[in-house]
Amino acid sequence: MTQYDRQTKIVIALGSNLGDCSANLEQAVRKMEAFFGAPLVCSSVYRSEPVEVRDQPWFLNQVAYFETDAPLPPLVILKNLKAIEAQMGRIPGARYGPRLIDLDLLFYGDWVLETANLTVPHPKLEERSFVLMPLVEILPDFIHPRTGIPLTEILEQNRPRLARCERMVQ
Ligand SMILES: Nc1ncnc2c1ncn2[C@@H]1O[C@H](COP(=O)(O)OP(=O)(O)OP(=O)(O)O)[C@@H](O)[C@H]1O
Ligand SMILES: Nc1nc2c(c(=O)[nH]1)N=C(CO)CN2
Repeated sequence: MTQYDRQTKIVIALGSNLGDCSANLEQAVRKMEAFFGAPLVCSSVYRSEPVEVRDQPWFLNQVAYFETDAPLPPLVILKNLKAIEAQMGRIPGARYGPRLIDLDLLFYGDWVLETANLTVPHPKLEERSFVLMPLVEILPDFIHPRTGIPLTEILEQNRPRLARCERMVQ
């Protein structure tokens, strides 16, 4: 399947730097599978240096996606990602600060949209090694719908400026 088939790829970024981060990622994947009613294709887990707010624990990050020919509207998906974060016990805290679980919508097929509560593709993905590296692992041929640049090329272009991020051996 390519991104231009009738199937829509819904791509989500996961992050955690509080509590048992590995278990938090696993639990979030299970909850999303139950909610979306579809198995997720998951990247490896990556250990990454904190960005934006640098004085906080390192993160575990991962990317996951599923394909559907009947996608829920993007704002419904966002609402449910936020509901899963809350169910798992995420307490609202500082922007970019430590969190039990963070679920961001990276891509909604080839849609480009900007509303008050949702920007897709995620506006920061090009500058985040902890998103680009797992993305390239599982979707190397995906083309960024706003810029038309393949993810592999975005990673290579930005690599010199990216924070440290390493794939964990599983
Ligand atoms: N693509 C997106 N995915 C998730 N949230 C988004 C997206 N675009 C806009 N938002 C908005 O961002 C708000 C803040 O989300 P969140 O608390 O996860 O921010 P953050 O993790 O601190 O920062 P960032 O989203 O840059 O990683 C959400 O409530 C949501 O309305
Ligand atoms: N390495 C890393 N740094 C971050 C992350 C994250 O998931 N990984 N999330 C943030 C809040 O959006 C801020 N900084």
